[in-house]
Amino acid sequence: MRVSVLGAGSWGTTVAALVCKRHETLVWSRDPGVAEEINLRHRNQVYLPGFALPPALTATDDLVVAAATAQVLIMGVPSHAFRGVLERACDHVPPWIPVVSLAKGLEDETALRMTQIVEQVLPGHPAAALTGPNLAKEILAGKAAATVIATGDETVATLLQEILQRGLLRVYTNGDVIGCELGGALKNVVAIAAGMAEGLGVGDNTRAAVITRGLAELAQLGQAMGGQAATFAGLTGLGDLVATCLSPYSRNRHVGEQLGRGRKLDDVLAEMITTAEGVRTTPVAVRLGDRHGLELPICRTIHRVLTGEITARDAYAGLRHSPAGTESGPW
Ligand SMILES: NC(=O)c1ccc[n+]([C@@H]2O[C@H](COP(=O)([O-])OP(=O)(O)OC[C@H]3O[C@@H](n4cnc5c(N)ncnc54)[C@H](O)[C@@H]3O)[C@@H](O)[C@H]2O)c1
Ligand SMILES: O=P(O)(O)OC[C@H](O)CO
Repeated sequence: MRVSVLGAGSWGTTVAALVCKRHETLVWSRDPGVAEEINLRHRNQVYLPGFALPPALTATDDLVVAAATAQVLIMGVPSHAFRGVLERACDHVPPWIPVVSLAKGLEDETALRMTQIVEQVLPGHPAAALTGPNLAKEILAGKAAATVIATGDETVATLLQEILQRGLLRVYTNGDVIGCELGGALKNVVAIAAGMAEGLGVGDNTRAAVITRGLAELAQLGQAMGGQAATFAGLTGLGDLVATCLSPYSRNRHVGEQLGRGRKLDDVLAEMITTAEGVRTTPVAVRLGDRHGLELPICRTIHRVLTGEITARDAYAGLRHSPAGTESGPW
């Protein structure tokens, strides 16, 4: 198979590096310098400093070439760039080939999931999402991990499972595309909350409370939007939530941690080269909560911190004043 990955950031490059071991793989970067570095030095120092990439991995800065030669198209750009890049590529994409989203976010204006954007821009193409507890640097280092291909098409699921399964990465399939994509997007908001707790210097009890109540929020919103309850207890829900909330590699947790230390959001983002999807997903989650009549206290509190209405310290102090109610469990 010829596989093209659009987006040569941390995760796009990592997935391309896995796939190229058995399939001809071309990764597209909008930055010619990144493409050249991958081709000539087998490195991507901006996004994956210190890692060697397989010499079999090739790169281009020509979007048309990457789109036109693909038999499987993998979208590795963040959610805010997803529609734009796909629209630029769409006239060159061969008919009916599967399109896989790596992005864990929701479209700002529409609140659409990435596979819904694929269905709009490339109708008739099978759409899938790859999501789960997958920190790029750990996967590239070959550490054991599990991930999920979410698609409603079983034949495509099996094909993608074969393409992506490498070494110690176990690729499961899941037909609940809504639940899997929403888990991946919403856990980033909770990871900001967990990072904030970290920055404020709280303990393991706090971490556990944020993760568990965060899971309740993403399961409530996810089910209201059509996801299945069991999905939120799986790799793409609880699994990714735990990995992202606890890992020092997580960009979302990093943003939260810096806010917890009293820094301003703009300053934190200005010094980051890579993407923290949760910053854009938070207002979308709040809008979706309004639409579905859900309280979502963690998402709403994070939103108030991100907009500068309250500080991270205020957010945690506010726990004193909000009634806990009855724990009905995430489901
Ligand atoms: N890094 C991880 O560990 C990881 C793991 C799983 C999922 N993801 C998800 O994958 C997606 C991509 O994340 P990443 O970590 O690779 O991000 P990144 O910030 O490392 O890289 C983003 C890539 O997209 C490109 N890009 C950004 N805006 C663009 C635009 N408008 N047009 C063209 N290209 C553009 C950048 O040049 C870069 O190559 C995110 O949704 C993220 O949540 C990341
Ligand atoms: O670095 P983050 O916070 O974008 O998280 C990366 C992955 O989504 C973890 O599964």
